[in-house]
Amino acid sequence: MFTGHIQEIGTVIAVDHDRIAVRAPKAAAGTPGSICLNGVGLMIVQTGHETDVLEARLTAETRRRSTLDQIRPGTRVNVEAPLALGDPLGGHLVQGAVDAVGKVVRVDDEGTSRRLWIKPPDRFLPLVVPKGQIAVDGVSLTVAEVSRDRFSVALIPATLQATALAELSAGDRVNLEPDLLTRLVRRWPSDPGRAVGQVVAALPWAGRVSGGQGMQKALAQLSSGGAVMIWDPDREGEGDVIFAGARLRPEAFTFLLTQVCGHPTVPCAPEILDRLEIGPIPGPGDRHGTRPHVPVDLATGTGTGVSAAERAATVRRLAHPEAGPADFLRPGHVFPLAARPGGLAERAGHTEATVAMCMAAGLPPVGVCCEVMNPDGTMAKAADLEIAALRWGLPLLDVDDLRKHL
Ligand SMILES: O=C(CO)[C@H](O)[C@H](O)COP(=O)(O)O
Repeated sequence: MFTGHIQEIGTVIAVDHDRIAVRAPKAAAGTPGSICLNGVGLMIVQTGHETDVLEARLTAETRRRSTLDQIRPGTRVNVEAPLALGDPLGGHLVQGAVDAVGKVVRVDDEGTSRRLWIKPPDRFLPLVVPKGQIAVDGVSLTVAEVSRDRFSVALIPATLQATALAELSAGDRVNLEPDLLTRLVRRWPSDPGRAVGQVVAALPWAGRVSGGQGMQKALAQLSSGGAVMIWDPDREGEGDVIFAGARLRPEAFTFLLTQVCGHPTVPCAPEILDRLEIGPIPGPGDRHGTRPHVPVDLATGTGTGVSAAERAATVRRLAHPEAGPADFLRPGHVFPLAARPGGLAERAGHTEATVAMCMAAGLPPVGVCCEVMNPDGTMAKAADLEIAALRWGLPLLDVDDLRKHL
């Protein structure tokens, strides 16, 4: 048994079909027995007190199930000697039994830390639990986020310094071993996965949600002034962050402008725009049938109308049941869109989705929607949206979910 707490980084000296030799002074000076190399538990066949090199036995099974199938002399590997009774558990219980080989799909530098995104085989995903433990190349790590087909782990400076994980880049393969408890629970015969799912659903959450329960959470989020992300896979192929207009705070508008980075617009039920005498912008409109109306500012404002506080105040006034035409200057800096009278049944756009969500949350039919743009200027797609939703703590729903449950 190991603990995923790496004692040294060794260097592969030689490897053939049934042996691997690694320069690892600490481990080579230890007692013969087993050793964990990049998360693979192996039997030591020879230690070299004089050469700093240990040799361990490889089998065809081990090579087939791990990255040791392609290991080469010169590769640096994480080395851990087995636990003795009474040793501190520096990480978590690691068996050295690799369950799957995953692929590093993305590496994000985050100040002095680094985030690895790893795509495991589909069969392994149920064993990856947010905030649970996982051994990656033998290193005990906490799962930061789980997205549809991948998960992330955050590497703090101490881990980057003490392990060979610092050398990983996109495309590299890694050995994965799930947390022992998760592995055991998943094998329990009476479907504990469902029970765990129910517990998780009752917790504060973010990321992909669906079904009636997901919808309830999303509506609760909106009515408390929070945001929800809506993915439209088929029509525009874009995802929007939406807020309820009546609850819009200045910091929410700042978030849209500085992090979400798309074009914030204000979907309204058509009767609201009629009442406020805010007319459509003439022209054939965009290629998806969105209905932009004349942009407005609050007539009582004293600035340019551009600040987050002023734009949020303009949106809140648009949502106010007692607002009238004279409350707004035309043109301004807040861009209303008219939803179709038949709502989502007539058109499955973000405009209609925003209005429908506000109404279902018991709020006036005015909201804000803003497309999620990646930091490189491209529009966020499904995987980017799932990552963003987890980062920002937002529930992510499909337009189709809304059509089914609103
Ligand atoms: O602001 C927009 C277009 O100008 C956005 O695309 C927004 O998502 C609303 O449009 P739609 O209802 O077509 O999804």
